[in-house]
Amino acid sequence: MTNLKAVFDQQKVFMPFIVADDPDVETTVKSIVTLAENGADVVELGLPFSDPVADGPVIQAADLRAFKAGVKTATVFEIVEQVRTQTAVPIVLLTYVNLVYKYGYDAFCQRCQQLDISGLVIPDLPLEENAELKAIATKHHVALVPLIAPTSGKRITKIAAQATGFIYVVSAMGVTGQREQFSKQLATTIAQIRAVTTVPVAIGFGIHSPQQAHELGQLADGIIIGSAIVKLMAAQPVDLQAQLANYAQSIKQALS
Ligand SMILES: O=P(O)(O)OC[C@@H](O)[C@@H](O)c1c[nH]c2ccccc12
Repeated sequence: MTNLKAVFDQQKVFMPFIVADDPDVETTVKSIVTLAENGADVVELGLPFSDPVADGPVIQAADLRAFKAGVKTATVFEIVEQVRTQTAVPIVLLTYVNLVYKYGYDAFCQRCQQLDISGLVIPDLPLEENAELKAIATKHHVALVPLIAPTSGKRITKIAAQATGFIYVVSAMGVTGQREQFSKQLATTIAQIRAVTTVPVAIGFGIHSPQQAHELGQLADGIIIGSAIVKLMAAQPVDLQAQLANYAQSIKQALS
């Protein structure tokens, strides 16, 4: 299994996010490979969900395209299976907990292990409720990546202290999507995390420009970009792969 910490130790990590089966399996597979070949150090792959409370309009629209294509959890694993014939890029899945529960915690984590999926990011699974899944994920060497917001307050140290893989620092409250400003509190939050763990920290929510990637990359060990990339996919241009390649290169360059 790919060790996420080792990936973060080697470089400032650029982690693009796309939605599985948006708009079809072939495009998702191709796009992951393109991103991996053009600077993505880890790819975050989203499982489309019917009630994505933390997702903004761009990602919700991508979920709808995937549902139109008939996406199921099994489709997501099929996509990764195809990707694995072409690249060993580290992959984490972004999913709401209900999808994992329905598939079966053990079956889900076992499939992740088989496909070298390094971690799970589950925005609606609070620390207080993660014990059962965490034990099963750990058994299969899959990291359960916690999310921390600047508003997490006193819970920051508690969440950080038990983190594995990396810590997803949400740059702001609200839903995913592009933002122009980032809170000054981010630096404080990251300092609080650093005080209790050496687990790497990645910032996501709102990042879209190389300049932002550069600035936030100074604060953290990596950055995550979703909506800006999903927006490129939404337009379905004929040269999508070239556009993804250019964008990924520009972000990776700004980070290093
Ligand atoms: O789209 P943005 O603002 O670039 O943020 C990343 C984000 O899309 C991705 O990590 C993500 C997609 N869905 C989520 C739900 C919760 C937390 C994070 C996410």
